[in-house]
Amino acid sequence: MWPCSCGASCSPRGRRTRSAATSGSSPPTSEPTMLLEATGVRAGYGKLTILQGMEIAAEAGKITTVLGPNGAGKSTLMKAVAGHLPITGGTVCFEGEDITRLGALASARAGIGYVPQERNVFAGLSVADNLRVAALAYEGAEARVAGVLERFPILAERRRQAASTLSGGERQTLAIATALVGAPRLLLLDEPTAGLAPIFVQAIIDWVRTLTGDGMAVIWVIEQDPEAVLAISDTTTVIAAGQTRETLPSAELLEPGRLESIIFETDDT
Ligand SMILES: Nc1ncnc2c1ncn2[C@@H]1O[C@H](COP(=O)(O)OP(=O)(O)OP(=O)(O)O)[C@@H](O)[C@H]1O
Repeated sequence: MWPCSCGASCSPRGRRTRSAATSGSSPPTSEPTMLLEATGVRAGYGKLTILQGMEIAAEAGKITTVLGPNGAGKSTLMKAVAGHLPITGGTVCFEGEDITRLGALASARAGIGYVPQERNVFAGLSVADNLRVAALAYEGAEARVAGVLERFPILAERRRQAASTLSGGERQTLAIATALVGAPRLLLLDEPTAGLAPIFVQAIIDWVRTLTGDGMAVIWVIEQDPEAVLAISDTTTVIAAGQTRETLPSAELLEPGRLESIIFETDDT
């Protein structure tokens, strides 16, 4: 990693960001600890540039939600921040270090956990082996697996079961547990509750609140029915057409009509 060009504290600079100090999952703090600050990020697939100068930040102990229409670039942004896509412009600063060109493995080892929207477990492997594969990137793999199984009894009960035989909610639990094996300080969740039964939606919300209570920063890409997640979120970044439109306190989106107007404003179809 290299010293970050955006400053050792990764403090926000000159963008439409307003503090959510009085809302969301955590009490207000006078000195926000900005774990991640991505500015001017450009990335895409081959010659196709999807992210056209994206900005997002994440603060320790806080939940940042990402909202935008289908195809806006939400998943692409998560992949870029996690090092799964090359970044062709801009800077990603994590804990005061420039991680823009670190790549996926080094980003994970640096403390960024990532739960992709799709193909986030090895279907043919058992629950325990999925966790072991994730733990291979770190020291003390077996202890890490044991720790995660202790945290998720639902997975411990199914440790020998193939991931392909899990329910949707159990499989998503495994995907999240896999990301937690590395004890990340920032967790990226790409639509983790999409299509899940309400009991699993609530379980994931509860886990995330516990994680942020312990100081983890979470960036959560939200899906069509976002009110429950917005209610526990601190800040929301609204994106459309590969650009950050606005970052605002999530509580504002729960005001009558506000969410609908944002969705209408960003829908290009
Ligand atoms: N592997 C890929 N190769 C080429 N283009 C891609 C690839 N993955 C995504 N795209 C394109 O990038 C754009 C942004 O996709 P992305 O999945 O990031 O959007 P999104 O906001 O997450 O959408 P959704 O809400 O539907 O998940 C889309 O136009 C999509 O077709």
